[in-house]
Amino acid sequence: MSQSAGEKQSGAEKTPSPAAPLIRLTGIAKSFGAVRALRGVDLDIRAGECLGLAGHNGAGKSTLMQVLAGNVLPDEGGLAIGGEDLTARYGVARARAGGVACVFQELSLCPNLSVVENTRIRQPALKGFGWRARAGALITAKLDEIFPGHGIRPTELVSDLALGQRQMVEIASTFAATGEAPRLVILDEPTSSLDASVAAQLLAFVRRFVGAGGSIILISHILGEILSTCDRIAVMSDGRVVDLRPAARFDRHSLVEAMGHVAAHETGEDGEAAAAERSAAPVVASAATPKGGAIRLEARRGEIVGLAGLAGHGQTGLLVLLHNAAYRRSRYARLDGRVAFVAGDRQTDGVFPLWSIGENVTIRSLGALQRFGLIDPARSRRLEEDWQRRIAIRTPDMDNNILTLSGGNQQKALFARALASDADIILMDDPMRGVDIGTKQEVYALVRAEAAKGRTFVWYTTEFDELKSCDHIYVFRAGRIVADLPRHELSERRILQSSFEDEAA
Ligand SMILES: Nc1ncnc2c1ncn2[C@@H]1O[C@H](COP(=O)(O)OP(=O)(O)OP(=O)(O)O)[C@@H](O)[C@H]1O
Repeated sequence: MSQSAGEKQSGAEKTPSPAAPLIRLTGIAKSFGAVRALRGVDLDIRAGECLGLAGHNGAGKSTLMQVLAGNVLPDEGGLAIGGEDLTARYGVARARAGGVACVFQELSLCPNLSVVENTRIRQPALKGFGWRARAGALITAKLDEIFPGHGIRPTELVSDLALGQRQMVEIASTFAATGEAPRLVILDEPTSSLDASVAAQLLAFVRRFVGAGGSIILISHILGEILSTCDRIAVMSDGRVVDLRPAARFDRHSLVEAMGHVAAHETGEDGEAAAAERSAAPVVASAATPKGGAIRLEARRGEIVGLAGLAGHGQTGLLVLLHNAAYRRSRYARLDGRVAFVAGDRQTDGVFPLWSIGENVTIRSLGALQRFGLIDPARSRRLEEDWQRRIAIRTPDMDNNILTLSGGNQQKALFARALASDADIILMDDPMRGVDIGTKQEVYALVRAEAAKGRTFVWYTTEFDELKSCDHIYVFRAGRIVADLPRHELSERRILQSSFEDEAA
């Protein structure tokens, strides 16, 4: 068996762990047609550790985890659990028997079933008389343990839950077990739609889980959480593990560098482009909601307006209301200009899953692509290629189906759709979910440049750093705006304070 990546690449590990690794992957390779997603990955996962996995969009992280979960058969390589070579017989059943459980980026809950019914699907042992009560008790106990104060009722339909709540249910039902608890849980961007306080609850639980001897693989593009939570961090690039060290031997700078990004980009939140002349009258204005709540929001031409606060407190609802108002001239809000929407829940509201990447990008620009009443393929191709380059969508061919892209690259395609369009006002619903740090910096710069040209952005985000690009920030609580902070007053403390206490809007 070849040497593990940990042994090869970490100078820090002079005293190797006495125990055999829980799982050992050696030389794992996988191609999808022309795309070489994995090019020979060696990786050990130890009992009682949280191993971080970082890397650019399309680096191969999710594919490697799909191999570990038994969902994807590698073309080459070996896999051993507890020292037993399972390469020839590995699959979903073996992974489960070995105690491997996963929370993937694209949530797997059935939206038309309740939380309890989804729990039953995950736990076939919950059968017979009274299974509903037992499933309800199981999932509620796990939600209480991981996310105290979650407010999710087990009888609720999953489709009625906000994206963040769905993510919480998915995570809790993965850890909930009727029999043996999982030994290794893979968390693929588990905090991408959780607000900071709920994300902190999850990360604290992760530390408790590994403290009790379990193992976690944590994939995240939020560097702070990976640095603070993991024991070791492996960095992937173009299908390989290119660096692996104890987390204490990384800092933000070296992690960004190891990922192949230019570290200087990572910090620059300001770099303000010359501001567009702001209109005196707002181009976006809302004063009420259909439920009667007062939401006084204004955005002027060339402004980037942030929406903050705990997730699920009305931010997405307001964006949807604004979007509807743009088309139906609702009396609750007024928008002067053409509107585009970037969905955060790409699975439900974003991608057209049967279409190519190119079609997904150009769909909002069909009017501009017409020639003599028909779509001009050459113009369409130019637009696709231009945006593939500008926003670095990693694919060999824009004609490939959108679902062949990695999660972060799908999100980039949605961004490209809105930015490529003729919209004057762009509504963004936590749109950076799963986008890597290098691309994020480029997108922030792009948003600022577009605002400087006169476009208006209304931007809901669960990431504090993104609010630094905004001119002013509305903080939401319980469906109302409770504070309006100019950028110079922005601080994490201020946002949290406003999220929990009333301030005059
Ligand atoms: N089913 C598939 N068909 C074709 N290509 C695929 C498929 N699944 C993954 N790929 C490709 O394999 C490469 C690795 O993708 P993967 O999803 O593993 O990346 P990732 O590191 O998880 O990215 P992200 O951070 O965006 O989630 C990408 O180029 C992706 O387009």
